Amino acid sequence: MTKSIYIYSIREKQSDYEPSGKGLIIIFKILDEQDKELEVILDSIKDAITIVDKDCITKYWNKAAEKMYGISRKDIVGKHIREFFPSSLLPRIIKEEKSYENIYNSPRESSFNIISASPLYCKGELVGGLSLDRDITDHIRTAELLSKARSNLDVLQQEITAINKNHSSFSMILGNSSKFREAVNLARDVARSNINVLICGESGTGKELFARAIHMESGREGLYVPINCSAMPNELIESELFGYAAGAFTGALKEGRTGKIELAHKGTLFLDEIGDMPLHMQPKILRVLEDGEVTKVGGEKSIKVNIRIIAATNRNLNEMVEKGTFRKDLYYRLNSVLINLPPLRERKDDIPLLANRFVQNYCMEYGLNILNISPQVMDAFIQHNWEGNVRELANIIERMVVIAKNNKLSSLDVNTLPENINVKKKSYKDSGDENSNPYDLNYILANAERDAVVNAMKMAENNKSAAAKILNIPRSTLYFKLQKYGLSDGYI
Ligand SMILES: Nc1ncnc2c1ncn2[C@@H]1O[C@H](COP(=O)(O)OP(=O)(O)OP(=O)(O)O)[C@@H](O)[C@H]1O
Repeated sequence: MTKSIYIYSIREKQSDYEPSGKGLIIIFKILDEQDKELEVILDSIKDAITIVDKDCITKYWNKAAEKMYGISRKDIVGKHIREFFPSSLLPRIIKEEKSYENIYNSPRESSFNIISASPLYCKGELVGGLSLDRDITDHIRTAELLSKARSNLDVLQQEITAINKNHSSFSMILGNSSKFREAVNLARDVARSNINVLICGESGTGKELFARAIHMESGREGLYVPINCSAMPNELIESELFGYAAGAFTGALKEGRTGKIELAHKGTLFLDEIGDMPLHMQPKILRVLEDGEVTKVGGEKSIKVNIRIIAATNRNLNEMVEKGTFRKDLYYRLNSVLINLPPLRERKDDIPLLANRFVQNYCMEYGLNILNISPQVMDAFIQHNWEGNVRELANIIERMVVIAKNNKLSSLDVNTLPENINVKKKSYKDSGDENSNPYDLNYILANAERDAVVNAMKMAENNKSAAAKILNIPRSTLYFKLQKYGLSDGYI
């Protein structure tokens, strides 16, 4: 074992490890004597080992060297190293009597190694040189792959950032009805300014979605900081908004606290449910808007802030102003631009678009293939009043997707609907194909035909001959249609 230790320890002329030069003599002697044991050791080393004498004649060439350079031991041993490697380091280290470590080398195209070489001494006399070549081709390849992966990741990261940006902005807001588009266009128009915006609409109509989109589109470099005025106890709202100075009150944090207004510096402060802002707080907010300054509770210094306020409410602020429960001056200050969001029941045309998008989103979230909404269900959606607006629709669809998943259903049919959503009884849509498309012209015509038959039967007080006359069709045709639409059992 000591023999291999000698090989690695020979470095310098006066090496502490090899004071007598004994190891080197052993190496050369053994190599000359074809020592099998040492050969096994040297051959099991994964680095290429070359030993030359002081005339640069190759004395030893291990198996790893044969493999690395494709040159057999019998061909190289006994030859001058430069015959095979014109730029070999070994003649240089022998000439300079100097060690080199970790020299990067590319002996062939697409192969890379690191070479360390040292002169060898025996009893203080130069006798040759040894080089150790480590193949780093795999490392280089891995590094190249890693760097490629890293740059791919960078590209993906950029795409994700762009997608996220879009996702939080106006492209996330769905709806094509004219009233709704007007609101979107107004929001887009004012987004890039610093004008304060008041968004009014029932709960779940998308006020917060709009506020975020306006902030994202505004290009303001600061944060979007939301605060829900109705969720905050009266005693806390002031310190939440304005922050407090160190030791401002018992129980306060030692170091004080930054308020939301200060946090929103250069960004947007979203005051949700502004109608619930306590009256005593309203002049304080107004002062921030007018002076652009905020003073912490218990603090003395005022801090300059540049904030844009977007406020939202589902209450009638105008009425509140008249009743004196909301300050007029603050109302006018917030109301520079007023965006009214219509309730969902006033934009029923948007229901299929919203419903389909929510189904897609939740199917993806729950790892399902996209499920179809049956025409009957879509019909029920369109009939429903949606007191909770878009939020209610989204929640109901999530629930339906979960039911469909648990019951392995292939579509969102009436069985997945919650009880509070009414399905039209015995309509053609019920008896028709569940998978039919509500925009299919044949489907629409069939429904119109069914309605005409029902009306005629009502007008004729269920007298089929009279109804056939009203419809101007033969009696036999009327019988056929009554049967087709499931009306022959006296439903009318
Ligand atoms: N037009 C829309 N397109 C897509 N999603 C919408 C739309 N409107 C609302 N949503 C979604 O409905 C949910 C409720 O919206 P949001 O919280 O913005 O309503 P809100 O008016 O602020 O409600 P609240 O007054 O109760 O706070 C959210 O999940 C939102 O993403």
